[in-house]
Amino acid sequence: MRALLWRALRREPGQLVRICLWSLVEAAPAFLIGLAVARAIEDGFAAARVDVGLAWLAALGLAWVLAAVAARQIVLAVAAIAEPFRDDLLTHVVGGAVRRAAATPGAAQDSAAVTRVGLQVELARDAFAAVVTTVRGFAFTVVSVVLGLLTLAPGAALLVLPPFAAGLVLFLASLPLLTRRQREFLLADERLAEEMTAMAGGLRDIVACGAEERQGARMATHVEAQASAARALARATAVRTAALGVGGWLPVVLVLAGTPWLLSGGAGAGVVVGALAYVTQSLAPALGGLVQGLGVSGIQLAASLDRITAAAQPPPLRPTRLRPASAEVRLREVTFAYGPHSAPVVDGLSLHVPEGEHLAVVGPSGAGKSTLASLISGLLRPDAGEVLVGGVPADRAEPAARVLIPQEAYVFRGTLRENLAYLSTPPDHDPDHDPDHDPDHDPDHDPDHDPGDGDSDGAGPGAAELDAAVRALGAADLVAAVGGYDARLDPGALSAGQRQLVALVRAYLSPARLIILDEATCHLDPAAEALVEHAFAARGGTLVVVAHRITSARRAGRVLLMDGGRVQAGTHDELVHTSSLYADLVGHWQPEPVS
Ligand SMILES: Nc1ncnc2c1ncn2[C@@H]1O[C@H](COP(=O)(O)OP(=O)(O)OP(=O)(O)O)[C@@H](O)[C@H]1O
Repeated sequence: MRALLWRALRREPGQLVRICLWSLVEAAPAFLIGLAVARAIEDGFAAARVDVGLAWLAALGLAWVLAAVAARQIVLAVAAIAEPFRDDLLTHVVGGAVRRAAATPGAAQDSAAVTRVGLQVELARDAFAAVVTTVRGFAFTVVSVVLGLLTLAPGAALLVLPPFAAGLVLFLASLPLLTRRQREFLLADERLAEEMTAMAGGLRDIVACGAEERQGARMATHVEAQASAARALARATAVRTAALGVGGWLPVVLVLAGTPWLLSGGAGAGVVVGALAYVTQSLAPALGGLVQGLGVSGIQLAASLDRITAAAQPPPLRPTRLRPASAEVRLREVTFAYGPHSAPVVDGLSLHVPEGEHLAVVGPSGAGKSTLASLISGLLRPDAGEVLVGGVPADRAEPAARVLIPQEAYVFRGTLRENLAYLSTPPDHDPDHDPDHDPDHDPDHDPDHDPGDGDSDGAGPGAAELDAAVRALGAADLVAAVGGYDARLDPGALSAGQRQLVALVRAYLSPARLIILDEATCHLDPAAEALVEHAFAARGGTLVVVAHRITSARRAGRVLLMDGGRVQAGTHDELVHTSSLYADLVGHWQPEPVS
């Protein structure tokens, strides 16, 4: 991208020369202003020679007129450089889109993305032109003022130039921080907008899953991140204001304070006024222009070029999915934290769940049970250690190998049959398209999801299989209540327990050999929960249940007790005797008959 910038600047040497020559004309007032004002006062008005005073001012006025003509020529010459730069960028973007299309044959191409990047190209072109114009203007103005001041009175230059240089250095030193903060702000802003858009599109489903609170908390995190990025940017911008104060206004104070010294050196009052004119009319506006040009347009240019570079990259390769050899789960020294500075939720956990085992996970709220469920299902990746399902990393295991049912079960608008058959319809469903893996996902809006590809095309479970699953999980009343398999479901009209039953039958019918129920039966009554857990245990494969009731733990072959970093495993009877925490939990849970 830098190469494109340099190429744009070097490609038109004729235009560069034209810009330099016209810049000399444009900078003439910056050179003349102090001299003309000083001479007009001292040789003209103070010496009672009004004509001389007016002549100096007229010369200055003429210089302004010529500067205006020059400014127009400069805009044209800068445009002659910026337009080919825009063309280069567009070629880059379109080339990237073509490479992307070639790398993902058959995939739907996001033409809106190309349009968005096209907009970035226009922004980059405008920002490029603004940066060239301001940096050039600043350089010519400063050189002119330095020459003018030295001609007028070297003493005045001593008072003006050091603080001006200090302000300039302060601003340039703050630029990297400003750029970083601006970029972070833009990114936080974009992330918030993306989340908002996604949430608005999925509102119906969020309500249907009863996930309002969770989604609200998630949005609050993004809003806070954006607000904190805005605060950080505001703090960095304060340095910019300080730089303007030091470079643009401190010289005025020094000239005024140094007036006696200037006068004692032989300078007249006109020299003092001239020096002030240099500062207030040329230097301060030039510094302000540079701060604006680099601090806003420069950062905009950097941000747009970043986007364009990212858009022109070929898409990352999708990791290949691996087929687990079995439904055994193995965790080796697994550590996971939700943020780089957060305490680990899972800390050095090793665990082996052989194929066919029924494991219950218990522990106080916040102990990390759901986190463990997400690690085993591959939704989360460990920070250290490994989670293997049938010998392959859980996050790379093919989607059909396991099903995680969270507490908020997902039901989409479609027939009951389509809902039940969703995970058992070949070909392999993608985990990104798995409603039980992602409660926010809406298959209704999924281009790959065809609600008609259920049992009706013969690819899903047969009628007998469907009936058997419904009977095994005690969902016959639900089927009757909604009006049969071909009744269309309104997720909002189902109770939380009914939605859980739909998701459970769906998981039961899936080919997955590893089933993870994360409080997936919490809205069922104890008897219904017992029936479901017995059915899954009898189904074969591995069953991991994040327990909601003590009865769930009693039914399991083994219990994993989580308590922050500490973890203990054993049968229910063993843990009651060896763990006071487990005994406490058992005491807190409502005593219920063992089924
Ligand atoms: N997405 C997240 N971002 C940050 N922290 C999280 C996230 N999800 C969970 N946590 C935190 O991680 C810790 C463990 O949470 P987790 O949900 O795994 O516990 P849990 O044992 O399942 O709790 P509960 O029984 O209440 O569902 C908690 O302190 C929780 O606040």
